[in-house]
Amino acid sequence: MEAASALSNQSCTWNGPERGRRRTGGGLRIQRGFGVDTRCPSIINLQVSQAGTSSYRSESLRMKISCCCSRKEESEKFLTGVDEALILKKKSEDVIPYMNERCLFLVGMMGSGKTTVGKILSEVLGYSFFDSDKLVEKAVGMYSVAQIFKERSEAFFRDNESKALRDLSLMRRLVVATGGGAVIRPINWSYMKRGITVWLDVPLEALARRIAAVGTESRPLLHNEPGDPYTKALIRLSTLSEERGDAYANADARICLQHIASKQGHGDVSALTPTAIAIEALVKIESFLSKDTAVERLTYF
Ligand SMILES: Nc1ncnc2c1ncn2[C@@H]1O[C@H](COP(=O)(O)OP(=O)(O)OP(=O)(O)O)[C@@H](O)[C@H]1O
Ligand SMILES: O=C(O)C1=C[C@@H](O)[C@@H](O)[C@H](O)C1
Repeated sequence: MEAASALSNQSCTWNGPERGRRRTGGGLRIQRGFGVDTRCPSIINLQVSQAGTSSYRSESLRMKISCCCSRKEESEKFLTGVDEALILKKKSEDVIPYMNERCLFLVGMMGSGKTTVGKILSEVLGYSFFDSDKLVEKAVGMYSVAQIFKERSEAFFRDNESKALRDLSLMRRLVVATGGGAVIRPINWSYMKRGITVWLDVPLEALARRIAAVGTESRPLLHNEPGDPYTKALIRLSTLSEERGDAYANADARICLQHIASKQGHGDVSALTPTAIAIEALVKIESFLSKDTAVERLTYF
């Protein structure tokens, strides 16, 4: 089966409002702790204000939540989640007009969060989500990448990965989680650069921790090392990372988790939620696209 027909079989995610209004600059200020009603089901009233536009805009959001926030800690955590969700929504509205329906290709090592963050981005942008590994599995009629590596070869997998990326690059309004090794073939960049490429740059120790938590069975390039899951993941990821050198750095936007963690005052990237990472991705995409637009204007005049 061609990747294109596998594509049409993959289910699409939520198709929400596509177009948001364009806003210039502007930090988002969220005043917390407005009218938290701790009865069950709880109602929260948040005052959301956006500064930086010519007219200072504010709106009240009334949110129904499905749990009781009886403990302060839980309620704090919940409010952080609400804050992040609102910032994510606002940021997506800023970015959508610049996107011009172009696809987003997420690149990064195995376990860097391309699927997790990609699904969040697709929902908030009103795009559909695809995983290129899954498309290859469907296209060649095998149930896992591990099976393809074992019964055919890595080269066979890579050829089909390139075909899948070529097909995906001809579409609009997709978020694509690419395979960790998609960056090694220059032809794949020529496909992915038809859209916007985003690199999730995650420290190797954090990747190894995440992978060890779920096991290495589904990741054929990591599975054959000796030792416990964390150590074998870390050793192999280190060599892969060296082999791949600067390949990931070809991406249009780099989301460095270590930078975000430091900016937010965390010692460790494990404190970062997928939503916080998705927000940073939108910020970086906006910055890339606004530069892109400026260059286009300069070229035109
Ligand atoms: N920000 C995060 N914090 C903690 N764990 C995370 C985070 N993002 C993803 N994970 C976890 O890490 C694991 C790998 O995530 P995910 O599948 O999204 O990565 P991926 O880049 O798509 O991986 P692969 O390329 O191997 O398919 C999952 O178990 C996921 O739950
Ligand atoms: O980093 C890699 O080379 C790979 C990552 C996975 O997503 C799969 O594409 C496959 O296991 C190879």
